[in-house]
Amino acid sequence: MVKVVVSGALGRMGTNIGRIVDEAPDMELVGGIDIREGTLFGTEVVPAGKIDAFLNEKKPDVLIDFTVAAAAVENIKAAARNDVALVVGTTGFSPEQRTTIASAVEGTVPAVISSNFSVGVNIFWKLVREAARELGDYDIEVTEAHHRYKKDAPSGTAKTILEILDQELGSREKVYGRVGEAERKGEIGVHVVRGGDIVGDHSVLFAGNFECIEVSHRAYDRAVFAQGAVRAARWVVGREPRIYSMQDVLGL
Ligand SMILES: NC(=O)c1ccc[n+]([C@@H]2O[C@H](COP(=O)([O-])OP(=O)(O)OC[C@H]3O[C@@H](n4cnc5c(N)ncnc54)[C@H](O)[C@@H]3O)[C@@H](O)[C@H]2O)c1
Ligand SMILES: O=C(O)C1=N[C@H](C(=O)O)CCC1
Repeated sequence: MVKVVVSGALGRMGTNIGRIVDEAPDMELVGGIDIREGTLFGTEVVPAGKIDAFLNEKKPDVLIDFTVAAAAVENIKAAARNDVALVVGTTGFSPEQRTTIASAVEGTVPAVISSNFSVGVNIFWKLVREAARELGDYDIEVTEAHHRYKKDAPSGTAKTILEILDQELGSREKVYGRVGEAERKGEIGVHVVRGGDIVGDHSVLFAGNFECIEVSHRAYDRAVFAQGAVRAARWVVGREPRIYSMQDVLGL
């Protein structure tokens, strides 16, 4: 049995993940962490200040974190201190926070960290890479849309798209929206939409003369992210202590 604690347990992703773990025959949900007390499918949810004592008491194999960037950094450090493997879906980390996470995890515990755990998005990233290799001279515009409650922008998935484009095309200027005189040059345009209950849409437009190619992904239910995170949790336990991607989990 893989023993799981969920941090961000009372949030949108935390509750989806809790349900899947609770129903999995090979997993045991042993509790949750959030900013306040509560319950997650009959297990105890404790405030973040008690994370060390809780991990020490429950001895989970893996902590799955979907919180906010500053909180995730602290939760990751706590998991590393308590020798608990990690799955991290939280987005919005600064470069400094990424460095802190790498030092906490590398050589200490295995961690799958991904801005998007859906299988479809991981394939979509591969398609974007392939298109960029062939269409580097086309104009490129990245657009993402999410629900009204999303805290970070652009999305972690969009930032990963920009990293892929930079890897394939070299670092290009990014222009975040346009207003006023905005003559197009060699930049990559980045556009963020927030509204309603949009689960998560991403598209990359490659526009040439007389033709356009648009590579896009649309999530209809958070279950796709939650299922991917739980798949990563099964995979990560017992691995060498370093950072892995969802592409590693999927063998892509
Ligand atoms: N990687 C992916 O596939 C993926 C998919 C969906 C969302 N996300 C990311 O996951 C994160 C959470 O998204 P959400 O929609 O569930 O948000 P949410 O606001 O619904 O849930 C976040 C939860 O974290 C809790 N929290 C805050 N500080 C905490 C702390 N110190 N310790 C424990 N819990 C704490 C909040 O109280 C809240 O319940 C965001 O960064 C989002 O971008 C990633
Ligand atoms: O709902 C969110 O928040 C999502 N966050 C991730 C991101 O920032 O890319 C993945 C999609 C949903």
